[in-house]
Amino acid sequence: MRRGKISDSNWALIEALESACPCSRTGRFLTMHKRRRKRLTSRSLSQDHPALLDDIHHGSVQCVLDKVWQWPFNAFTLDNVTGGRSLPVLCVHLFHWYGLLDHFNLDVVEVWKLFSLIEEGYHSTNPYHNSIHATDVTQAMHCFLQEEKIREHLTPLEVMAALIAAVAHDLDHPGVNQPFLIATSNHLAALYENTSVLENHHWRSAIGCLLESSVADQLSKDSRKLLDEQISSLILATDITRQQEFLTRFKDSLDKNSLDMKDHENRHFILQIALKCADISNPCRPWDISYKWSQKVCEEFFRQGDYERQLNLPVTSLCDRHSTSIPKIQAGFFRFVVAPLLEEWDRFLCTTLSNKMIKNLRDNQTRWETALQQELAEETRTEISEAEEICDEISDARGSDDESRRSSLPTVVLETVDRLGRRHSVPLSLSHPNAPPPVWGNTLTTGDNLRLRDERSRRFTIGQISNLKEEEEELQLSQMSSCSNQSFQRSSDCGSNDERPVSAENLLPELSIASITTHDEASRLSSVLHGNVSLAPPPSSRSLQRQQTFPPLQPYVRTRYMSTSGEPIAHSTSISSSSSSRTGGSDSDCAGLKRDSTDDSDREKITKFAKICEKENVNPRKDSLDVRRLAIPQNTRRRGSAPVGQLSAELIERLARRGSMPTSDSRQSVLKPLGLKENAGMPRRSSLPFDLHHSATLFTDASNGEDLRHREKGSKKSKKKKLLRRRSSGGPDLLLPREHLLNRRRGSLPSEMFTSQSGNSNNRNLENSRRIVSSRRSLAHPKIQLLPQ
Ligand SMILES: Nc1ncnc2c1ncn2[C@@H]1O[C@@H]2COP(=O)(O)O[C@H]2[C@H]1O
Ligand SMILES: [Zn+2]
Repeated sequence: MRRGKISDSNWALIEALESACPCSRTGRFLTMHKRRRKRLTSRSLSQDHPALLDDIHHGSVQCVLDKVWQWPFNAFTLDNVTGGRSLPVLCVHLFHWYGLLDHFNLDVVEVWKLFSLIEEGYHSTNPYHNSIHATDVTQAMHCFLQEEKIREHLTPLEVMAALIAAVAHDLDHPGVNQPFLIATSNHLAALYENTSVLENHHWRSAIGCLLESSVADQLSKDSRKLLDEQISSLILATDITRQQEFLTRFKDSLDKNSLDMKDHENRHFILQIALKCADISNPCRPWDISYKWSQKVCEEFFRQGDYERQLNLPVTSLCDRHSTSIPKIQAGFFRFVVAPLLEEWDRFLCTTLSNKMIKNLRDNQTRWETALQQELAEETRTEISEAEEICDEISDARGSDDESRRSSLPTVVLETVDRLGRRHSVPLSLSHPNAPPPVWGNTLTTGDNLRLRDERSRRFTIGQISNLKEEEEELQLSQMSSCSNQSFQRSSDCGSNDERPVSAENLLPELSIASITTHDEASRLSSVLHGNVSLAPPPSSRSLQRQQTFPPLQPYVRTRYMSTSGEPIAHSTSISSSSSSRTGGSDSDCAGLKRDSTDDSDREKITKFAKICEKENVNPRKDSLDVRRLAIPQNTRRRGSAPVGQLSAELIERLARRGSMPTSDSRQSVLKPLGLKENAGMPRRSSLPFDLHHSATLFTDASNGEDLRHREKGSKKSKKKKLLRRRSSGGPDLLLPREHLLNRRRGSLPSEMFTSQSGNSNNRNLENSRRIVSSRRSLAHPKIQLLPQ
């Protein structure tokens, strides 16, 4: 037995590691996923080849740890050399390095156990929010703590809180964002009242680990209390929806030069900012490392988008692999989220480290923006050549004799349409075999990233996290109810198809029929799709109740869909009006046109279609917007996940409220778990939680905001705008002024990043009270003694 090669203390560590947490094998944090445990090399090594573990620790691991104070740190490397144990290895190392073990007289085995528990709490199946991200953020925090301005006044307790908060800040992250949890009625959303749902869960899980590892027992009562408070407040600050709130305060303090670090509150604030910076500091790493993080985070976003698609939920635009791309996400995130904060951080620190971070950020940003430009240029080239081909084919069709043209025309048109529609899934490389290969390596050359998109005019911009899925649905419906493939019209009179071609995807019967309530409707649409019936919708189609009876994939009901077409029954009229405006004209107008269209000659069709080739940006019908606006009742704005079928009138009234900002009567402690009954009666919160900052605009004057605008998808005005934007700029939308982007932003997630929050007042109250309590405490802690490496 080679046990002799391992020191007694290491044996103790290994044994503790193995016996530490039976709970970790039983899904301790109760989130949505049952996690697959990762196979840890160190675990099997400790069983089979313990000596090897020793070697690992004293070889390459040590090598990496020796450089752990340097900014170009690669957490993936540490994770590799530690056999997947980067988190506890780094943290035990840092606890030792900062003298925390000695200062608080902590048992190293308990400390190892603490960090093992935390590591176990991360989902190794998440591409991004896993323990390597925690390691990365902790190392960044470590770098910041070394900065003289910060270090010189920090107490050991503050250092310990900062490190634990960094390492646990995403503990038990499910790999999906808050809106997803809300939309899927996750119990955590109810528990934390849709407010900082994940962050609340993270810090509470962290406290759980402290208790479970017995590290908490080793601290004095006062220290423990202070530690808990600081950890909680630090982790809550990482809620990206509170970015603006923190940024404004930070800027303000810098302007006033009021950040005296001798003051406990200021130090705490700076630690909050430091953790926030660390959390989004991957764009500031050297390119090869930063690039890898970008891939990981986008992979996770796209995976969420895939879940949403599978669940028939609206796909968050940032998460939709078919309508956005990694360069687009990165260019926007770097510019609008990271740069504003990190520039202020640089202003505060103004050191070699902060300068270097900004330099890396700019370099990396330039790379992504260049990639984005290339992507757009390539798309435009392909689009032009496709348009040319279409026009050629139409000219050919014109050339044939009248009789044959009459019979062959629809085929030509359909083939053409089909080709346009297939843009969704045709990789550039296929349509342009001779096109130069994209420069961004494997990930960027995948079909997903290079997919041509017929909704290019709707492409993602960082300030425009709009609910494009909703838009697409409405387009699908309007296309189906107004223009069949039998009389495929692209004229400005029946305008749902003016801007973009009908895609094969849009015509998929399953998709659309899935959104129809009744069997009759389904069969009628099916017939329309197959060109068997005329287009005029029967009057009953006006009371379509989308998604109400279509069985969800999951036990919860997707009322988000309900809201796009209005409340059941009660708003059938509005649905009817909105449906008509979607098609770009009044009811009679469009229906008339549809009926007439069956009498149209093929010649007219060719002419109209050819016109589209020449002039894609058709004249919008502005008046339809107003009709629509007037017709939409307040309640159609409702979002949420409560089963619509069970709503009483009273409840519907209550549900009309959206937004995650707690109502006054519900400002209970965020920590208070809500029982089922309380939950049922709880004022409705939204699935659009991050727009609080703009909620007033959105909800009170929809005519100025996106809330209505995205109901006007059929309107050529909005389409034209988008099309023009795309065509004229030839560049990313993100170059638009920030305010503009923010105003346009809708929808879910990482949009959170762009708005300030007024909705987390309960958290802030909690923090404020903590701050007050904390500020009353004396700063009795001795200055930390930094040990040499
Ligand atoms: N490189 C990146 N690109 C896009 N989003 C990012 C990137 N890095 C971090 N984020 C987002 O910023 C968020 C910060 O908090 P989280 O770590 O919880 O989740 C993170 C991601 O949603
Ligand atoms: Zn994070």
